[in-house]
Amino acid sequence: MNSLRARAHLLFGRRSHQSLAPHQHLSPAVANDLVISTVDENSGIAMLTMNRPPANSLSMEMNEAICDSIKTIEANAKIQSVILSSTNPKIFSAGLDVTELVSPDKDRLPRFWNSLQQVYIDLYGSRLATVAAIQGHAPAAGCFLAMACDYRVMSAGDINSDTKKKHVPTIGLNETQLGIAAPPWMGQLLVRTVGFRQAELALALGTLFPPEQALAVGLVDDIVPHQKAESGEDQLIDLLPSQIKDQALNPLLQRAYSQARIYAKIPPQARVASKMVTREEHIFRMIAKRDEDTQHFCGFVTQKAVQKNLSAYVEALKNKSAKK
Ligand SMILES: CCCC/C=C/CC(=O)SCCNC(=O)CCNC(=O)[C@H](O)C(C)(C)COP(=O)(O)OP(=O)(O)OC[C@H]1O[C@@H](n2cnc3c(N)ncnc32)[C@H](O)[C@@H]1OP(=O)(O)O
Repeated sequence: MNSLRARAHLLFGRRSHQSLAPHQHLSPAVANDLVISTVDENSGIAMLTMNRPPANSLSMEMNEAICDSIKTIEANAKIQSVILSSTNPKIFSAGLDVTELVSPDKDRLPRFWNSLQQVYIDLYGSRLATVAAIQGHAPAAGCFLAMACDYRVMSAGDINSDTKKKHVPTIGLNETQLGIAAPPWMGQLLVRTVGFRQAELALALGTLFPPEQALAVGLVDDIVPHQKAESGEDQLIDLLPSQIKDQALNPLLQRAYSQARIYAKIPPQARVASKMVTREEHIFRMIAKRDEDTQHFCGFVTQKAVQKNLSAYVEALKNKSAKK
């Protein structure tokens, strides 16, 4: 892709001329509702809600559904902002679906990786202003999804009213803890978000930050305490998919919505042009190395020692969940 075409792709996406009626809910990106998209043309705000139980982990189909949803929302010229959220109150996204990595099918593995690269290109390079509403855990590629957005709001956690146990979400690129390394373009996003030294430390140690620390290093832009709001933005209710309709007074979503509204009021040409100042070079660099990156990923994941680590990790995850 030459740079002019790539720039046009980034600035104007794959926009079609289809338009949706106000408050009309878009069709789910795929038949099994992995991602639910809703739009409100009056406010210019959309919501893209990840809905892949149990953990919103990123399988190839999930990645494709995210890209399809972004594409469909971008096609509506009246929409300027999108909130990326989750139907799971405790997990934003658990990152890559680790079962994709264990004993992988050799034809599917590169396609799976390409689908993740595409999420990076489509989300990081979107013409839309993107606000991540991080209600729960966001490890590894879950953190990547948030970093690819323009603004990150994170929940401070909550206390279970029955057990009185505190739930504190965490966010970070924890790959080294699994015996793997984040790909360069993902690691670089951390550098771009928190600065060189903090990223160097966090990448090596695989640090998962609780909300206050994430705010202190700049990994998130705002944290929101969990107390239910007394009243909220009426328009947010229209945007919420049925699965989380009861979340209209959720202060995290309220905060994400008000940020999305601030973005939606900025003249879009100026907002998009300024976004590309900081992002296009990074995206071009990744596109230029895309095949090399895929080969490196496939070669790395299929190594015997890496497979052994990953199998043990998946087993431990399953055992942990079974013991609950
Ligand atoms: C080789 C180069 C590639 C480099 C790039 C890597 C990027 C990545 O994203 S690697 C993936 C990293 N992800 C993780 O390490 C997260 C693993 N998950 C967790 O730490 C926890 O699940 C959680 C903190 C997200 C949530 O904890 P919680 O106690 O609420 O739930 P669990 O009981 O642990 O899990 C519930 C359920 O979800 C399944 N699951 C969790 N994470 C994943 C995942 N990443 N892929 C697939 N499945 C996952 C877990 O097995 C449970 O399922 P069952 O109830 O069906 O057993």
